[in-house]
Amino acid sequence: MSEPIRVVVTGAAGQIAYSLLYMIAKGDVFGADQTLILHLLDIVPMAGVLEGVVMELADCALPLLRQVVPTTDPAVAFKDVSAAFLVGAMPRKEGMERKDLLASNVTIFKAQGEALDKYAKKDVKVLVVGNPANTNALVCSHYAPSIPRENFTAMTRLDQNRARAHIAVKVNVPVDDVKNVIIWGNHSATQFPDAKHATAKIGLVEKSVYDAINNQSYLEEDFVSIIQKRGAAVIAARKMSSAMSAAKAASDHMKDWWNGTSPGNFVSMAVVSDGSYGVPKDIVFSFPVEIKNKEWTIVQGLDVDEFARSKLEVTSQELLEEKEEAMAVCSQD
Ligand SMILES: NC(=O)C1=CN([C@@H]2O[C@H](COP(=O)(O)OP(=O)(O)OC[C@H]3O[C@@H](n4cnc5c(N)ncnc54)[C@H](O)[C@@H]3O)[C@@H](O)[C@H]2O)C=CC1
Ligand SMILES: O=C([O-])CC(=O)C(=O)O
Repeated sequence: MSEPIRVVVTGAAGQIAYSLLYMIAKGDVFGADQTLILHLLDIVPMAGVLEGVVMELADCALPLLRQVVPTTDPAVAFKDVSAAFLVGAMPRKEGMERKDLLASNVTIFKAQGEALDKYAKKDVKVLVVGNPANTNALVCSHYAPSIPRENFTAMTRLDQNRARAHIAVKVNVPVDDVKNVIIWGNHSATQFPDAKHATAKIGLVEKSVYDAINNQSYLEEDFVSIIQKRGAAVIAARKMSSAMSAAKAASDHMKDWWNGTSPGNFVSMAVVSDGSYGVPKDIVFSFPVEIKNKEWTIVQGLDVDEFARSKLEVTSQELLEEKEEAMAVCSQD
């Protein structure tokens, strides 16, 4: 067993954390040999609920979990952490877009960027889940200048998982036999779920998903729109936003970042754009990435046709607008 690492989950008394904490604490993310000290941050009115979460974690009797530190103080929460799951933020309700949360949520990520900068390890890996996730991650990184920008990411893995699961049903194979579906852009209704480079193992043969489904208009219209609106569909049904699937996606994202991707497989992560694929620089944009030695690189050289290019432009434009609004909100804070 290795020395314990410190991992913080914010919004630890909330819905997503309720599933995520168990996944982390039982070794799904950092591995079966990695012991953990879990830091749980929430706000003062939730301190009592947090105590209940601490009791339940103890009652799970998990061998990897060496200590739990519940707190409402960011200085304690972010101290010496190697990984940060920034979940704590207001969720949207029916009828809202995620960017409607910007004014209320973005200042949380300014404050937490500043706290990460002061207290966290300099190689901390930060995953922003709280919405609007891409822009919150950009803000967080902006206020943590001593931590490399590459260490700030936002979650589009839930969209990827949704897209992959949708295609698996469509071509009637287990989800594991579908790979390389891409989510480009913002975790919002402008995201571009792209099956152009995806393959599915059908029988023993790896086939392009476009060939297997053989219905271009389906893949460029219905499929795109279903995945773009899946979060809203869950809210309409549950009256609360996705939580179990969001926790699973957060676990998948960090697990791949920590352990790497397997050869020939890429995953989607929202990262600070370096201008790849003509995307504007300095917005947090979801790209296909490969990961080695805990470092991601954007997959280069994929064919982006005119249709895809127009989708990338729409989602880039939205992110530029969100960035402008977020920086204005933060400068008044
Ligand atoms: N990126 C993605 O794919 C997804 C993102 N989300 C987003 O994740 C966020 C959390 O969702 P839920 O867990 O369902 O919400 P929730 O309302 O159940 O839990 C949020 C928790 O965050 C806490 N919190 C608020 N401000 C905080 C602060 N400054 N520091 C620490 N904790 C704070 C709240 O007290 C609450 O306990 C929402 O913004 C939601 O929209 C949800 C699903 C998927
Ligand atoms: O839709 C929401 O507001 C929650 C979320 O981000 C998702 O489920 O993808």
